[in-house]
Amino acid sequence: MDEIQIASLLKSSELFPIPQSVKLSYGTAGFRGDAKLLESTVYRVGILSALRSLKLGSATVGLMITASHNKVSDNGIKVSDPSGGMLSQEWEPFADQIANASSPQELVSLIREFVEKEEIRIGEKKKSAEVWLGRDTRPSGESLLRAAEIGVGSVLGSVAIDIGVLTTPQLHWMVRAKNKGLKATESDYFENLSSSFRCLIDLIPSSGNDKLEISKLLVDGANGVGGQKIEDLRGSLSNLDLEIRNTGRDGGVLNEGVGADFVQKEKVLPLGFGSKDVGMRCASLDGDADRLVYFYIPSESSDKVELLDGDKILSLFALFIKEQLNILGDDKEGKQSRLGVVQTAYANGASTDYLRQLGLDVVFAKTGVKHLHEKAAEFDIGIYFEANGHGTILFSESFLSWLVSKQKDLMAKGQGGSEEHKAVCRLVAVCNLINQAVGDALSGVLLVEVILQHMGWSIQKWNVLYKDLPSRQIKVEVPDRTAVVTTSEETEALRPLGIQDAINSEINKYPRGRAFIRPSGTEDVVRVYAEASTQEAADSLANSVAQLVKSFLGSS
Ligand SMILES: CC(=O)N[C@H]1[C@@H](OP(=O)(O)O)O[C@H](CO)[C@@H](O)[C@@H]1O
Ligand SMILES: [Mg+2]
Repeated sequence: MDEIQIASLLKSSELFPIPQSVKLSYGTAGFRGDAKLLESTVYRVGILSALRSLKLGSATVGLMITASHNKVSDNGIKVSDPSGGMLSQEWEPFADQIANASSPQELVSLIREFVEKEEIRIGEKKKSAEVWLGRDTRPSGESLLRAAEIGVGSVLGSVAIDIGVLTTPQLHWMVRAKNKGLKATESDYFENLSSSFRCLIDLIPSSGNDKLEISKLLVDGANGVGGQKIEDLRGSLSNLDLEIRNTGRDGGVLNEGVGADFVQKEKVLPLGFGSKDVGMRCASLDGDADRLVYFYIPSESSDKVELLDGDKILSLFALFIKEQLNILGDDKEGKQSRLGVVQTAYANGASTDYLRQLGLDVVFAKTGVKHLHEKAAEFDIGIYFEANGHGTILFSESFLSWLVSKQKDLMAKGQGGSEEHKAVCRLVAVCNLINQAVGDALSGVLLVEVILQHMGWSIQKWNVLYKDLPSRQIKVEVPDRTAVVTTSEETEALRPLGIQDAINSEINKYPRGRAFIRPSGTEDVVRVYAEASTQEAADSLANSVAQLVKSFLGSS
């Protein structure tokens, strides 16, 4: 790094002093916290993303300013790698180091060391970094975006491009498309969704089509960017009747009593929904629209919902994909195509049993989509979902090219209208529709809707694929959540010493009892998860484990 570069970093970093007493970690999904304290972090991640672009031959990197399901006064920042996936975990320690550097001098010396170690060449005329910046609808987004721009701009020869208010998955999709040399604007994204949705609709067997009249889907947009974008998309969709509520345009507050995280964790109606909606098919998006859950209201007398979470969406997708693969038979070079599913410890035990009964390969990953994505990518078709509704379906490059050549072969042999050809076309359309970069509530809604139409199923029919084991999640505020250290599967606590034995003896009191604790990577809490054969038992097990957490760690 030359003198001019050092001076540029020192000068810009003076603008963003780090607030006292913030200790940040890149966490499950980027940096998050009170928006008022984040300018220096966002500025520094701007620098990191420019370096990431330079390291990868000037490929476009994405920066998303969002705190997803957190309260509106929070914000956050996450990096999209050029592949459209999450920032490589190898760079996370550097992200942590620079976010916490206490002075401009320390910051610059950390950057200098890193740049030398990674052999990143800054300021070469032919190579400039390019970073695309997106943000959700939070009021703090605009000023944080300016901080990111200054960060990017302080790495010589780097360009920051503001691409506006977007959902997180839109940004990831656009970054991936750009680096693949494909059309990569927001309207290309919408066009891709509507055309592949249309294609799947056209491939619905006519008998299936008649079984279900197209009933209205009610969408809870979490008062965030997802509600607004799905409104934009609606015009280009046929065969789908959408009513969108909680768009944020009608005075509601982002994520307050609304949205996928609220509905999934509390299992109660979001604001804006009520007894008039009993029995209707409803979907809820989270604050940055990378999560999706479905629900319906079983009766007028209560505010409880029947939840169809990420596990149930995963099961629906797996069933549909498996049906298409069965039509194709075993002819991929004589081998069965490898279809696998990935879940986390939060997956409902009944869903895992169901998926295994379907004969699927079920593997487990740590919480956080970066972990699930990695495992899903090992299959020909890998479906991953967190119970909270974040997930997608990945098609390997080799499997996709096999499908495309099969499609051509069948056409050439005059078998264009065959069942086999239709199954291949459906799989190719699913691959186009469903976001290959990250979980995406918009593409997820479209795929659920077309599969329900294909099967001729109502939401109630879908819900009885299996019955969830009753479960309960609790957040416990403690003085220091990092005092909880878990095994790599996150199902057992290694620290504080003795807590796991105490948890085990609680679990043993309940038939089908299962419980675990882990520190959240996105909120300052320890999470407790419990499952048991009745709701009362699950609640009671969760409460006793929460009490244990408080007594071992103290309450804050
Ligand atoms: C139990 C739970 O829902 N955890 C969520 C939550 O992470 P935590 O590390 O548990 O706070 O936010 C992550 C990002 O959205 C998501 O990937 C994850 O599944
Ligand atoms: Mg989210």
